[in-house]
Amino acid sequence: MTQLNIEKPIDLLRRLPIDREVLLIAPAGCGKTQALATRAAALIQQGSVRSPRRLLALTYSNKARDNLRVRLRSELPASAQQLVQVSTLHGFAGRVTAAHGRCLGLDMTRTLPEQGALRRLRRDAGISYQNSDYVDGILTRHKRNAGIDDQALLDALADSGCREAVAYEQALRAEGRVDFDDMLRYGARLLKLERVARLYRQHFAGALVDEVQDLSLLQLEMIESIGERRVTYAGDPEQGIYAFAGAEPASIFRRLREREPELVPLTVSYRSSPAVLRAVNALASGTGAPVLTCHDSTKWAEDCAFASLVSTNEDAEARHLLRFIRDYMHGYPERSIGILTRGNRRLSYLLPVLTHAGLTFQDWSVPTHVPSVMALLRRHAAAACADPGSPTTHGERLVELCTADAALGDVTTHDEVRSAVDILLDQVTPGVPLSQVVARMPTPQQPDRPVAPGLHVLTGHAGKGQEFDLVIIVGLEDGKIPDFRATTSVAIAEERRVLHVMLSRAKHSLLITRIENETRTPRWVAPAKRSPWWDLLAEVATEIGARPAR
Ligand SMILES: Nc1ncnc2c1ncn2[C@@H]1O[C@H](COP(=O)(O)OP(=O)(O)OP(=O)(O)O)[C@@H](O)[C@H]1O
Repeated sequence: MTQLNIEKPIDLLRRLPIDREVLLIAPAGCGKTQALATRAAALIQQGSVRSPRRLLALTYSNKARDNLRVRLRSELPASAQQLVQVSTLHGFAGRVTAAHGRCLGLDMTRTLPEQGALRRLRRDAGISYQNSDYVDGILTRHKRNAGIDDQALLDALADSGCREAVAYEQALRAEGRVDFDDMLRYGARLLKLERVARLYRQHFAGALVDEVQDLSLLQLEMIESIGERRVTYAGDPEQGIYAFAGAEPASIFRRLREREPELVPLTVSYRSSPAVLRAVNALASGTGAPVLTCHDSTKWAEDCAFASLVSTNEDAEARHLLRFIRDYMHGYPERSIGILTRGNRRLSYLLPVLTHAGLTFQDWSVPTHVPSVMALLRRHAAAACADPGSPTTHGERLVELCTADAALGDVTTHDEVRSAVDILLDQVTPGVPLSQVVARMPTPQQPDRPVAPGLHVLTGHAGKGQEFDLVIIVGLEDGKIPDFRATTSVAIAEERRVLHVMLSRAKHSLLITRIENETRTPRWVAPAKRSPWWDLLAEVATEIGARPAR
């Protein structure tokens, strides 16, 4: 493996030929996504890629895809910006399945996962909140094995002894449906067919892949069969937080390193202030992870801070946070604030308080807040509701029109549109038809800014690859961070990485919170144990009280 310390990494990326495989490996905020955009621009400039259409850029989530699009815009000439094919892995696998699924004998009218139907099948198969982690783990593990066909999959599930997984899979096959794991499985299986892989190989001159630590080996094989050695990979082992969903960061990095790519390490943070890096480095201490240094500590204003807040209970915390957030928004109206949690329960205290005080926020778990989905719904609402019909008929028509308008095989958008329409249909009342409900949805954020100024509420997982001026991490108690379901040392290590991802989303400032007493039921309040990582962080934080400083 070549390790280059002499040449500046970015200059090297600009110079390397397209058939030199590259692995960009760096801690959070060191510019991996930006460097991928630089590499894309360089490949086009070198003439290695005849048309930007022939460059494939893959990410894991929709937000990461939007983020990469924005970065490409900053590096590419206007004529090329829209042409680079930026997709999520699921979206790309969906596109391959939609185009070639017949080769596997798939029912082509059902090659996109339908969330409603999948929920029904799961319920009927006995998959519930209590056993879903266990059953999903078994399904995901088996489905991510590229080599097995449908019958072999059923046999393997039967051997696992998990009745619910077998029942679900049988029902899925009986209805000719696919779920999200199937999308990847079929996409990968199709790309194992030389005649299919050749088509994509010939079309795409090169590929860029962000967040490789989230890939499964099956997904990596899918990319390899298209890109061969003309791929630039970017990732960070410390941000591997999807092992529960089948990601295999250790195997992925091992396999990539065995291929002897040009290893391009990036080592300084462009994202975070020294105050934020103090927290990130405190959490990393003792894990062997590299210590992050700030690219230019003089550019950060004095008001950057890392603070901790301890409250007696959830209500007190919500009140403190309301004051803090109001103050911050008043002082810095142009900044973004991300409230990050590990789960939703704590939000049931905080969000009503914010709403009651008139603060608006973008809830990332609600698909009606996804700008691309909102744009589709707005575009087609009038046509979908033009003919007489029930709200459900209008809703179905709206889903059809939006899906037809989304990119071919864009499974994630399809799924989000359907979930959004379900939510909107709940708001239809006798005097307020669906078209009107769509019309009164909040205005989409600026499309060229994946994170707009103002308040955002999201989970640590959803925040991956994103950044906010201020990050507030709520609920550093044992059972929340780490999640109570993490019982093995491997699972707890992944929880620490989730916290690392949350901390490292912050640019200027960071606030962590915990409560001393937790309301388990309206009549049962129990002492809350601090997170095992609280002391480590609190030691380097400034403690704030009821009237916090910025
Ligand atoms: N060379 C650079 N000069 C100035 N700013 C940069 C540079 N590279 C990246 N940045 C900025 O630093 C921030 C972090 O960059 P980026 O998101 O690319 O990092 P990353 O390594 O992909 O982070 P993560 O792993 O957390 O997703 C962004 O705001 C980006 O605009």
